[in-house]
Amino acid sequence: MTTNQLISEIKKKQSFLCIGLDVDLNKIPQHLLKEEDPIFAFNKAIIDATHHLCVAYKPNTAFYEAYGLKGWKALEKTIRYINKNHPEIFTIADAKRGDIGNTSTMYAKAFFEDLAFDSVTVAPYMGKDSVEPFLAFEDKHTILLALTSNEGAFDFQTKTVDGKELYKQVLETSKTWKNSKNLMYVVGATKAEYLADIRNIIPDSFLLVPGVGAQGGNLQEVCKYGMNAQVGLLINSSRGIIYASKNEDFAQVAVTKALELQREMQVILSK
Ligand SMILES: O=C(O)c1cc(=O)[nH]c(=O)n1[C@@H]1O[C@H](COP(=O)(O)O)[C@@H](O)[C@H]1O
Repeated sequence: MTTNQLISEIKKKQSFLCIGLDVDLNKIPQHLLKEEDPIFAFNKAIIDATHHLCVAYKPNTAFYEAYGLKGWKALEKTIRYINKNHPEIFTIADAKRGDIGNTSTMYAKAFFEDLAFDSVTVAPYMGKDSVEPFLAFEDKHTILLALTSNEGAFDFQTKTVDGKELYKQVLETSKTWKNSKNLMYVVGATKAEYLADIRNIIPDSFLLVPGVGAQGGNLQEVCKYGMNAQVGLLINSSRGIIYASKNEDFAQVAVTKALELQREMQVILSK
């Protein structure tokens, strides 16, 4: 999917919501455990109920890898289901990959070619030759970790190296890489106060912003400092939407939670 297609979908749906499909068999409604593939059954119900309210889905691969072959098969079924039934929805493989060049190429093939995701999250730590193999794929997006939502972000990302914070160096240096137009960046919603500085460095790029909901990030604050003329934001909520109810009404309650965020987004977009 191109960035322009994503932007037009945001305008059409009046939403820049990304729903995180982080499936934990201990948290899903217990009646689903009787299904042949409980993970896919859960995702299908969430997707069927919420696809009109969001522009992106983000399965975090950890929640699938944890269940071995069964989990990977459920991930494959989920992405195929979205691509077949809702091809207008932007898909993010939250896998946080990155390795030496030839290995990164294989990671990129796994997510962009075999599973046909639109994007994958990548860690910048190994530098240019670990990220450029992902950027080589046309109309696919590499979402680079810039400033993450967790407490540990302060261990390295905000430390000053050569007179500048490391996350700023990641933003600036990554702009010089080949096919950098295919980059998006992760900035945690819990770090909203950094967004003005971040926008000075990357005014036009899309940002994936997780941390609204369960981690306490604030949508209004994120939009105030992070939104650009093309919106430029994908706001992710996972647990706050998909586990809002543990009962048989889980998909309907997920709709209520997604609708709350979409309505707030619609108001922000109308300003
Ligand atoms: O790359 C991510 O999506 C990510 C980056 C980050 O800085 N913080 C963060 O929470 N995430 C992911 O975003 C999701 C957040 O989930 P909830 O806290 O349940 O909404 C999880 O899949 C996290 O792995």
